[in-house]
Amino acid sequence: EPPDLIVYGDYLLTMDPETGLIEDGAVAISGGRIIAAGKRSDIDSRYVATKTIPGAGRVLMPGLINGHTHTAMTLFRGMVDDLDLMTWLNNYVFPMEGRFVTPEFVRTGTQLACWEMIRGGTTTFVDMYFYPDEIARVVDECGLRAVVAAPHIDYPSPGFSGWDDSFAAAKDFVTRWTGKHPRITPAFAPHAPYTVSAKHLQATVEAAAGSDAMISMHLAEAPAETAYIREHFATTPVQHVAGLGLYDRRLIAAHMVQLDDKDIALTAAAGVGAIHNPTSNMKLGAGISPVPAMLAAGVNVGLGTDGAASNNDLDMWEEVRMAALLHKVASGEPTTLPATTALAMATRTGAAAIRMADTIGQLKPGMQADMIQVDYTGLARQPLYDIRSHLVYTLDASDVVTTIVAGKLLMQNREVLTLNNAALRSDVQKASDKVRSALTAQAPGQ
Ligand SMILES: CSC[C@H]1O[C@@H](n2cnc3c(O)ncnc32)[C@H](O)[C@@H]1O
Ligand SMILES: [Zn+2]
Repeated sequence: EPPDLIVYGDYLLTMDPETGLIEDGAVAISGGRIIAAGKRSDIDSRYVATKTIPGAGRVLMPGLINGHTHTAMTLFRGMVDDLDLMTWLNNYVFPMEGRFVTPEFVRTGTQLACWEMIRGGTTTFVDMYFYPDEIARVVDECGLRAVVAAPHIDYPSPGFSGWDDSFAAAKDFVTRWTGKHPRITPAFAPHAPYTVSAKHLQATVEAAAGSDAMISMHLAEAPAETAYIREHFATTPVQHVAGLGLYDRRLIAAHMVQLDDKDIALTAAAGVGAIHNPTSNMKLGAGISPVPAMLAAGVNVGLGTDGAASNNDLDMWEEVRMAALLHKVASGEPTTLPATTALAMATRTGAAAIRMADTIGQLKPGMQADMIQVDYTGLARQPLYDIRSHLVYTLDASDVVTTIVAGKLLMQNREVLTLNNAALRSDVQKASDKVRSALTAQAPGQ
């Protein structure tokens, strides 16, 4: 069967431990999947495709996986800075979400996030935000791949009065979207152990068991959470949720900063995916996740940006670099978390953390054709000695030139093909004008 598309690269970084780095490589794609990956000479001798994408000056590699974000929060980018998690959340973010988050806001904010992710080479993301049907619609239209997790929380939130209606809507969302779309995986999103009671977390566990859906939640993020759980349950956040059955389900745990040795061992034994969000953790002063210890214990650790309100962008290259640097600072040992490990966390290991290791994160036959080309030739990027080092420590999101998901081109020569740039700019302007007037009205001295 002739491939629909062959994509080339001076360097093919498969992230498959068996093939690794191939100079002058190519990937052949048919029906949205990879049918062959290897030396250009070998692929060209076996296949002729109707369409090809040249690879001169480019690295071809798997698309990046953002394991934890809140896409629509792009519209809250830069709203408030330099606050700890609980002050940021309770005094600013929750009240502003109550005022401004509508289906229209989520649609525009998610489109803005998807535009930024496509431009930066992210091909899969795990989202957790209000009005998940809007998110799923945007994902369908823009061509990305996503786990869309439906939020439920004990307190009033956009569209809901509290637990009962938010949980009912989450169950309905997961039921309606399960098996419905090849690029969209629905999941449950109980917000955090300090905003969802023990009884309600058990209800989430039961609902997820019924549908075998994944659960994505904030866990062990900051010292205030640890203190709250210690005071109310006399244990750690991890041991609290593990005792409620969450560790027996397909859990994606975001943050995982405040962990003791027993928490790490439990996480490894249960196969829970941990998502490290280094920029958000640094900005909110949450602490430093023990990532090297988790990796050593065999935990699948992925990377995430968190929302743009605590980052302030959705640039996964920044997370890769921050992860590689932060843990060297924390350990005082520059061999900690080398470039190859950081890259794996954004691709192969990240895919395992979100339980998609069989379909994404590596370029090899049978996998989904989710890949990017990165231009390594910019003058300010010269010279080049080692392509993996270059990707982690030198290149960034602005060097990504091609983004492909399921064999479909979402960006070519840095032009996003699946979103309307002008309409999006105008919608973002309108939505952010409303937020700006509220901020101006509240500003001291006004
Ligand atoms: C229940 S939908 C998502 C909910 O989470 C809030 N949020 C964003 N970032 C964080 C974070 O780092 N820790 C805890 N909660 C966070 C977001 O504003 C939504 O309300
Ligand atoms: Zn978050």
